[in-house]
Amino acid sequence: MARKIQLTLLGCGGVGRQLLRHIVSTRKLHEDQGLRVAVMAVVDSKSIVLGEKNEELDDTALLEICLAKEKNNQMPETGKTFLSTILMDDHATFFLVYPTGRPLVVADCTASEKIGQALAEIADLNCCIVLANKKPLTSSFNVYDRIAALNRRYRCESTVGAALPVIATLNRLLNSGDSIKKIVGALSGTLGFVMSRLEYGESFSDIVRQAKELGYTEPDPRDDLGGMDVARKALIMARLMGWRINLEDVEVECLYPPSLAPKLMSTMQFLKEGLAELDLPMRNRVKEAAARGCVLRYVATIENFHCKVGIVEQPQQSALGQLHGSDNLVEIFTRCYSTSPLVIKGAGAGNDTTAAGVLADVLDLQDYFG
Ligand SMILES: NC(=O)C1=CN([C@@H]2O[C@H](COP(=O)(O)OP(=O)(O)OC[C@H]3O[C@@H](n4cnc5c(N)ncnc54)[C@H](OP(=O)(O)O)[C@@H]3O)[C@@H](O)[C@H]2O)C=CC1
Ligand SMILES: N[C@@H](CC=O)C(=O)O
Repeated sequence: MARKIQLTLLGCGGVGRQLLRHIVSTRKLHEDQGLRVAVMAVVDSKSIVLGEKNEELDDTALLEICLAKEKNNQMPETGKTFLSTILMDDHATFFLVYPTGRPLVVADCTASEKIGQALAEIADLNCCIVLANKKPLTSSFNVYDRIAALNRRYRCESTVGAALPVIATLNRLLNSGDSIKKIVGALSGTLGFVMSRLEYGESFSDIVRQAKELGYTEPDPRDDLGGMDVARKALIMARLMGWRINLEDVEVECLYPPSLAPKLMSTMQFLKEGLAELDLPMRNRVKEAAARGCVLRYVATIENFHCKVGIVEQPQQSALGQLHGSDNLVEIFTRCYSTSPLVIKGAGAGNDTTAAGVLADVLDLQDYFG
């Protein structure tokens, strides 16, 4: 009899759908390990789909959900469907979390700010939580502390570096008593892709649109270009180290002017019209750096209870200067790694990689399931 990990998925966009596909395609692998990931519910911003009679959703239903969401962004007529506006309601949260009264992992693959409160309630019920969404861990301490109190019952590897083992590495260092002096890193797949492509003379606006197509950007790419997505990653690491700081405390360089802000234009309008305004200034910045033998990289520095994120000129031959595509690079300086830092490098964005990171986190929780 396989050990069943019951899972409720919040968010059925690029990452959520890829997670469902990974779950279906790894059935045999997990069966050989005596495991089964049982998807009990899939939730988007409008609806909740549950299996009939509180059974898990079978693979046909999961693939049907992926296809229907991809095609017309609607949940299909499968299982039982409810309106998910009730998600914020306590009773509904309970119902969603305990459809069968057994332990459950709730995976947050939304990009929602609001969902933090519901997750805090879910954490109070002592469920396991896996996050790709950075917002619940970077909002108020009321929400953060309740999730963090789950300790080993929550995982958030994909919030920083997609599937790179950044959080796991930090936890190992912290738990073994090493002291972290400084973290420096290129933490954005989107901005890594954009900055390295700029070196080939392509226009900023074209590259950002490609990054969106490739699934690297946030739903609104201004979250990436404004530096907030990187600021959140830096804050997640800082809070993991025990720093009681907030998003407002992070020093952020925004790459677009206030006239292109979300409150003044929609994402669509920004991509179609606003973005091109940044082509010339970015081209000039790249040229000026090149004249000094440097390239541009969007870098996060976490040191002395302060986080800073922004463009830094890097020598072309440096480790950061050599980064290409969506690759992230994280250098961790500690007591044990003082002169030569511990380095983590690799693809840092994309639905496939991110969803694989979420699935690995879910499987890591298997010991909580009898
Ligand atoms: N792509 C990447 O490389 C990486 C992404 N991430 C994170 O993964 C998360 C998901 O990204 P992505 O898949 O690209 O985002 P999408 O915009 O493609 O999908 C988001 C999904 O969340 C759903 N949603 C929004 N609000 C709610 C809510 N209140 N309750 C339930 N569902 C809700 C949306 O519903 P609807 O479909 O109805 O609109 C949608 O299905 C983000 O937080 C992102 O930062 C993390 C690391 C890397
Ligand atoms: N938009 C993010 C996705 C992962 O967090 C990025 O570009 O790194």
